[in-house]
Amino acid sequence: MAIALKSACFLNFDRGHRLGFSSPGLRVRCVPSRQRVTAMAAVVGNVSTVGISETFERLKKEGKVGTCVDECVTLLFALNVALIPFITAGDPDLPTTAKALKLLDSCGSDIIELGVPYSDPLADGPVIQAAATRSLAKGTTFDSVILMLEEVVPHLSCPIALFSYYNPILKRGVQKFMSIIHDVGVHGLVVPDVPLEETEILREEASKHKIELVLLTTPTTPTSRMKSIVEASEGFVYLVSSVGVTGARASVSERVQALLNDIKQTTTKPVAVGFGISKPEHVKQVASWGADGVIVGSAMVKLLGESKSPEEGLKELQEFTLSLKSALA
Ligand SMILES: O=P(O)(O)OC[C@@H](O)[C@@H](O)c1c[nH]c2ccccc12
Repeated sequence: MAIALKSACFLNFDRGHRLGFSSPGLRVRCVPSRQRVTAMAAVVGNVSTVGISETFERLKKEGKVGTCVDECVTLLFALNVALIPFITAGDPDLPTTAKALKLLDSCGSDIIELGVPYSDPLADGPVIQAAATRSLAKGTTFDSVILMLEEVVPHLSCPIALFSYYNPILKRGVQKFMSIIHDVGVHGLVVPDVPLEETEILREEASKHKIELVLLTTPTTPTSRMKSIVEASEGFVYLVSSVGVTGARASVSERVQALLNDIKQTTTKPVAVGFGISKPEHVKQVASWGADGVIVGSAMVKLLGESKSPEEGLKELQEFTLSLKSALA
């Protein structure tokens, strides 16, 4: 219990959101994860999600507290590796996305990447491309995603990092875009197709609106450029594990270990690995190489968008998420 109390997430009263699983009407489908089931939450009742960086700091502290406080206590989870699912908003539909966000949160996700569907997702493989196509065909827009988030974010205890290609941001106007996502409670932003040289305006407006702009580095990024990306990245550094587009792989490239070491030589910022991670053994492997977070997208998107029904998809998503969490134990 001592650990549970110490591992309570930061209670941030200035945004006064009710904690998801204590809110009426929200059925917790999974066992709420460790950092959210605390006596403090029951007492306080109001807690808002903390940001991306703070989430990694909390995990790190939990990890330290867990290892030194009481050796005989078996920790349920490896307390310092963030599980970061990605799902496409509006696939199979926005109401199901709302339920999926709550489910992923209560199953112990530490950060959730939410993709805004786009017509030309050049960095995405067939699974996420198909999800974006289905979502757009259902009429999903940036505005309808924001309306959904307005309803859902107050029920979440883990932060949302919105995922958008650059074009929709430019069309809306960078400042307006950042203001809208901040006001709805989004903490992070990932824009995969903006080159470092063009991130100036994005970083400026993100900083003004307290949005953590996550930048990506890849296996083919030259060291000097990687260092600039790492320096500029907020929240965490996104290490793309393999060349090519998103999509589940049979295994995670062994190169990731060396790439992680190279990055960690240059920064103390958390590094999360994505691309191809789709099995519990992948999660375990990447965590053992020293990643601070693992990002799982296509495998989640496939379950949610290609199942027989939304309910079936949510059920499979729950089982899959819990299998990944237990791989971090
Ligand atoms: O789908 P994967 O292989 O699990 O990879 C994560 C990925 O889905 C998510 O982070 C993402 C979705 N679209 C992207 C485009 C570029 C980089 C990353 C992404």
